[in-house]
Amino acid sequence: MKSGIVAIIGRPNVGKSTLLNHLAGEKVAIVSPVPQTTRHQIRAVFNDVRGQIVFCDTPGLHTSRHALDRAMISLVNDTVEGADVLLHLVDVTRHVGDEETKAIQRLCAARAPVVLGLNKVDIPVHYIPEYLAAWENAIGRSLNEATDRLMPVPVSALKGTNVDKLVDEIFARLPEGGPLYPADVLTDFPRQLAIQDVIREKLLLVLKEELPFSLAVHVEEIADRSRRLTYVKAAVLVERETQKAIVIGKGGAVLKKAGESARKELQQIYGRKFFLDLWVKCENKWKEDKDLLKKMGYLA
Ligand SMILES: Nc1nc2c(ncn2[C@@H]2O[C@H](COP(=O)(O)OP(=O)(O)OP(=O)(O)O)[C@@H](O)[C@H]2O)c(=O)[nH]1
Repeated sequence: MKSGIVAIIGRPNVGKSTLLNHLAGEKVAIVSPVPQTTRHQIRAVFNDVRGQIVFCDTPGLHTSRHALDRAMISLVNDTVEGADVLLHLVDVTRHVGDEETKAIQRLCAARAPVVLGLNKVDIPVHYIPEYLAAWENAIGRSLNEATDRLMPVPVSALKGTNVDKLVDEIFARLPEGGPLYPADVLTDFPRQLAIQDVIREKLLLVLKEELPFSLAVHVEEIADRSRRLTYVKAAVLVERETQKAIVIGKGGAVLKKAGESARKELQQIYGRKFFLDLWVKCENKWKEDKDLLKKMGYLA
């Protein structure tokens, strides 16, 4: 089995979402844009008999004039350095440009091998030779001799052409190893974590930061009941019986308010309706329960 982190690097509009959506289905969980607490911004987890690919996002590679840009660059650097394979996705219907040249230089300096996804080849006018030349120039040797560093794959994420080849080339470059995310909760694990984060955040907002360290949310069940409705059962864990009353609120007011605003946000993120079944549970040792911590994504 193989497994690893694949950092996707690409300008806006190159087709990242289209590519990941094409991989979607039973094998992959597409992740919401909710800010994640983990080091990597996981976008999708792909599984098949060969192993597991964890696709991570990188924010755009901007110029470093502003502090925010610098912070973004450092995030990109972290993701790039932590990745096993770099997926440089480009839109071949656009010329290479300054931003892309910078990205190539940055990626060239990284240690991980690069798979170059030359996307949108279904459009007849394209600049594939420009991209190959830019990479060849950066590497300083011919691409035929540099397949250990760079593997170009022409694809159409929209039509699905050659996407399987892209995945093959990624697997070929991943290290041996078991899945990074547990097999039983695999496909829905990232979505579970995202939903947990939203519910927890809304509860803390209503509670005005009361109990932040005693409270956790464990999503126990997610079921897509129809094309439009997702059912979520989640336990709100507290450490003491007395805290239960605080979280529930007078006549259930706190839970209701937090649940409503979580429902609205989830609806916005996923574009579907949510039914949240929230209940409060006293688990006085939840912080020491390794199985539970794993299930909630706090422990690997
Ligand atoms: N013709 C063609 N169009 C594509 C292809 N891949 C993506 N597109 C189109 O390009 C546009 C941008 O695609 P997205 O998948 O949203 O791009 P993205 O990289 O996720 O964009 P950001 O979310 O802004 O980073 C959409 O209109 C897609 O339909 C492709 O292979 N061929």
